[in-house]
Amino acid sequence: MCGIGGVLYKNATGKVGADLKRLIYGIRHRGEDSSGVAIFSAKEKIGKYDVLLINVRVENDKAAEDVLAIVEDLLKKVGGEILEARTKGTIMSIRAFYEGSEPDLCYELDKCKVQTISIGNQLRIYKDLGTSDQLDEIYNYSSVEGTHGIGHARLATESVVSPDRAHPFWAYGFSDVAIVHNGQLTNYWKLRRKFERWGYQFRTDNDSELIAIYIAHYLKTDMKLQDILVQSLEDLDGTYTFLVSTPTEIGFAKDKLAAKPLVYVDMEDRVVLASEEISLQALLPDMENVTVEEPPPYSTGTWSITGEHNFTKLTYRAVRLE
Ligand SMILES: NC(=O)CC[C@H](N)C(=O)O
Repeated sequence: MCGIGGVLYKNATGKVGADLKRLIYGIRHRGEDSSGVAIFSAKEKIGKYDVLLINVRVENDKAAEDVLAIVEDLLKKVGGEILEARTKGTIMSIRAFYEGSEPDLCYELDKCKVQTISIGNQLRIYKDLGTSDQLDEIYNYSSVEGTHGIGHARLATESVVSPDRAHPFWAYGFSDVAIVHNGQLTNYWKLRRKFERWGYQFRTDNDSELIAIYIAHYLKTDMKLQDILVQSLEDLDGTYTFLVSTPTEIGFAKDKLAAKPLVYVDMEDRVVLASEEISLQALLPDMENVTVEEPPPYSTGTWSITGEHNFTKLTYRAVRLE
């Protein structure tokens, strides 16, 4: 199974962390192996610099000191600096100045055996073993405000249970792109080999990570998110519904078999999406006054933080073998 959820506030900042906690708690029955959230907030600027948010994994207090020294050293070499570092559970959240290439920073951290969970000017990912409420007890992500975000409750299918294989998946090396996925990609290894030939690096053997890399790659070519999602329905084989989040949008793609559910409500102040209505009920007190929509099979949609909505329904024609 697996449960996915997302929330996007229109032209406003809202209680994204608290919303995601309730949404994902509402679908915890779809997977209790691990859980996670990706929260996007507005860019923080100090003078002319954008503050970079880096979340890395640390295993204990000693490791935290070592990891901090490594990051500090790497940033110094390129004229960057750490503004703040806080550790909760096994995640260190760093705010930094850094003008260099983000993939290069990740690869350097990798060489020093530091696992990056997310990098971006707007994105922070918190993910770990257990349910969304257990995750919140450690990371207190429910206090984080933002513009939009996505969350996940995992029942592992394609790879073992571990904190780094929990969702959301960040497109390794690329800032501010995250996905959550319910389903299986049957052409994962074939596509992964293609992306590796193009120079992309994967950090896990979880099929969902491919979706993040796929989207980051096409965003780099200046394609619109909605067009990438439409194209993904052709390129990704298997059964899936996934949500993606960029600095300005949330999108979904639902394959032609539509075995993985998705519902949403599009309200005046925000859009809320989830695998099941029971999850929406966990968040929205007044379900009587909202219209729950269900995207049809083989469709995609996006919502932007400025209120635009796009929707595409593809037509599937089965090939007849004569
Ligand atoms: N149950 C699911 O939908 C699993 C999603 C993904 N294949 C994973 O293993 O993380």
